[in-house]
Order: sequence, then C-alpha cells, then structure tokens
Amino acid sequence: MSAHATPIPMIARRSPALTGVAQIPGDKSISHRALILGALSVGETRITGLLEGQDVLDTAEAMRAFGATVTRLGEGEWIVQGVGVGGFAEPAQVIDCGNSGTGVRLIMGAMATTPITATFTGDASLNKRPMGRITDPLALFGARAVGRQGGKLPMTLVGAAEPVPVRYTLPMPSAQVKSAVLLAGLNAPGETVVIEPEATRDHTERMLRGFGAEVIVEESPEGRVITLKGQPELTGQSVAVPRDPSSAAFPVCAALLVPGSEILVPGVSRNPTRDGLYVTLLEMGADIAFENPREEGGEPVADLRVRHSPGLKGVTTPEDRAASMIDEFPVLSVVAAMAQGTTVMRGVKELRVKESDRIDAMARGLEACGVRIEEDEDTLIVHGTGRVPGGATCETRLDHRIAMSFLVLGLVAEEPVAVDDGGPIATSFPAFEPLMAALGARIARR
Ligand SMILES: O=C(O)C1=C[C@@H](OP(=O)(O)O)[C@@H](O)[C@H](O)C1
Ligand SMILES: C=C(OP(=O)(O)O)C(=O)O
Repeated sequence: MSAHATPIPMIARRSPALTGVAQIPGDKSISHRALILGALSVGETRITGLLEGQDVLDTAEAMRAFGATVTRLGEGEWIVQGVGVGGFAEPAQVIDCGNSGTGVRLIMGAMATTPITATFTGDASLNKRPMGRITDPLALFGARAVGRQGGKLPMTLVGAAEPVPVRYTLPMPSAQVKSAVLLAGLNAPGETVVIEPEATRDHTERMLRGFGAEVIVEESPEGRVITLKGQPELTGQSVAVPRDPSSAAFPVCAALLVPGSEILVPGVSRNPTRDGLYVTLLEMGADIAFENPREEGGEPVADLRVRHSPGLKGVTTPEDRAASMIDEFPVLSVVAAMAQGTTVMRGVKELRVKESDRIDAMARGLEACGVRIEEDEDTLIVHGTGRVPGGATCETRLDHRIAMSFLVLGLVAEEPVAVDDGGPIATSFPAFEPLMAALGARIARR
C-alpha cells in the first residue's frame, strides 16, 4: 500500500536491563515466497507463522489480483488456493507493492512467462529502486517491460507468450534477482539455469523443491549453479514459517549493549545464508548461546540466549560475508559505534539501493549522534569508542531498518535518540514497539 501515512516520530531513551523472552514474528523472505508459491501451485497451501507486516500483506493482495484465493484464518494462519504454474490471470488493477523490493521483484518474475500484462507501482522509496536488474533477465525469457527512464517503477510488464528457458549469471549478489529468474523459469520449457558467484539466501531453492519442482544445486568454479526443470506441477503444501533472524537482530543487539540484560529469543532461523550478523557478533566478543538447535519448517533454528556483553571489539566483515547479513548492517553499525575500535564493513554497495541508501542514512545519523564515520561507495567504517553522545533526531527515509537501528542506539546513548518517522517499521516488524517495551526498552511515540 503506497498511501503516504502521517509520519510517526519516535524516541528512545537509556534503558534499564532488558529481560524476558522475545517472540520474533515470521521470516519476511519466507512469508513472501509461501504466498507466491502457494498461488503458483495446484490445490491448497496452509501457512502458519506468516509475517503480517505490510510488505507481506501487499504480496497477499497481489496474489489475489492474479487469481489466487488467499484467506486469513487467524493470526499468522493463512490459506492459499493456487492457480497452478502458468495459471495467473491478468490483474484488473495496478499491483501496488508498497515498500517491498522482494514483493515486486519476485511477483514480476512469477508472471513474466505467462501471456498477461500487469502494471506495478510502489511507495516513494520503492519507486526509486532499480528494476533493470529484474527486467534485463526477464527480457531473455521473452517478457517486455515498459516503464520510466532508468528502469524505475511504475512499470508495465508484458509476459512472454512463448517463453524460452535462460542461463543467467547474476551480475550482483541478489536473492531477489535469483528468485525472479527461477520463478520465471517455472513456466518456460526446458532447463533454466542461474549461476551465482556469491551465495545469497537460498529460500527459493529450498521451497521450490518443497512444492515439488526439480531443482539441482551444484558448486562450480563459477559459483553456485542452480538448475530448475521447467513446467513442473507444483502442489499446495503446509508451510511453517520460521522466525526472522533479521528482525531478531534488533532485540539481540539491544540486549548485547544494554548493561545487565539477558533475553531469550526462541526459534530463530540459523540458515547459513542468513547468519553473517551472528558470526560477526561472536567475533566482536558477544555473549550469545545457541541453545536447542533443531529443524523447523525446513530451516535450521535455535533458541538464542543473549547477555549484555561489555568489551565488544571492532572487527572487519569480509566482502564474501556481506550477502549473508545484508539487512543487518544498519544495526551492526550501531553495535560498532558502542564497541571499542574500528569496524570495517566491506563489499556493502548493495546497501545503497535498499529502501534508502543505507550507508548514507546510517553515516549521517551516527555522525549526528557524535560517532566518527568513513565511507566509500562499497565500504562503511565506524570508529567505536564504547560510548555514543546521542541527542539527535535521525532521518529514517521510509526505511524500517534505519528506524529500528537508531531506536536501538537510543537505549544506550548518553542522550535520547529520536527518529523522524517510525511508521515504516510496520512493513517488517509491526510488533517491534510492544515487544521491545515488554523487554524493558524505553521506546515511545512523541
Ligand atoms: O530475497 C529476499 O527475500 C531478500 C533479498 C535481499 O535483497 P537483494 O536480493 O536485493 O539483496 C534482502 O535485502 C531483502 O530484504 C530480502
Ligand atoms: C531490503 C529489504 O527489503 P526489500 O528489498 O524487500 O524492500 C529489507 O527488508 O531490509
């Protein structure tokens, strides 16, 4: 939904020890995919633990527009009656994906090899983000995009009437581009092959298999080679969505920083393609125990016991780890500011094309709070001194992760930290405020 809501100014203040259990909502990436794959299947898909954030609700609405029946039974419990591979109907209205890059890019992929036409739009943030990275590979299948100059939304996609399979090497590490190509490959005859030089989150490959597609993944000198056999019959499944490690990052980092804290965060996905923040925090000296490791909903999960960790040290995150923690760099930069020494985040230029330019948004906000920063196109450097003066209002730029990161900073900065608009938090983590308040965090609307 792109209606421009009234900004919600918020403020965070130094907080007493955080304690208790943080029940994190469902994984956003897996929630989008459960709805889309459910819509492309024959029969019924039952989803539990679906994230009911606005990004995912927009994808649910889009699946209805393409002809699937999508019903909410209760909190996180949804049913999708699919139309089958190639069965999408032409939507009668513009598809509004709101703030969600994942939503629009995966849905464009899913319709690109069906002979229908659809027009896509989003909010002011999404309409600035690059779509050429999707429309270029979709053109290889025979789809045609007509849009604004520079490959931006709003955009109309004309699906291929006689799609051909493609072999595509990802020019940037992007699970959204990989997923769009694989979803398009579903309705192309023959084999579609995606080669990713750097591994990115693998939920699409895992879930396609779960819905009945043949997907082979091989390691090669060029990277991961993913081969999908086209025109499978996907059948409806039961999907239990695991909890989102990217949302968990906020209470986890807050508990590491706030003196005296100890929290338990149950059932968080430990998929290695999503795990980079946790690897980095341990290198910095974080006290995180991964208890009760097990499998849930096809993903490795564990209960995280997180304790306040004085004496965190700056580290360097290597370029080849960036994809596995791409959404966590904003909150890592907050932890880095409170650590001792320099943290260098390498290979992070994809952050410049997220909901905001996240390198710039974090750099400017941290500087306003008294932190010394260096940056170049592909690197963010935070000079940590173990204390942050705070006392600033930071711009969130329609970006949920920027908003939550600065509110975490406010829990430990010497003066309160405000954000101009906490509204975007509802796109991925609608329960953020009550969940943090229940742990003892002093976060309020102004
Ligand atoms: O595939 C996905 O679900 C996502 C992929 C990532 O984007 P990119 O593919 O642009 O790196 C990530 O930032 C986004 O939050 C979710
Ligand atoms: C980048 C993100 O999402 P999207 O690309 O789906 O808008 C995110 O959630 O941090």
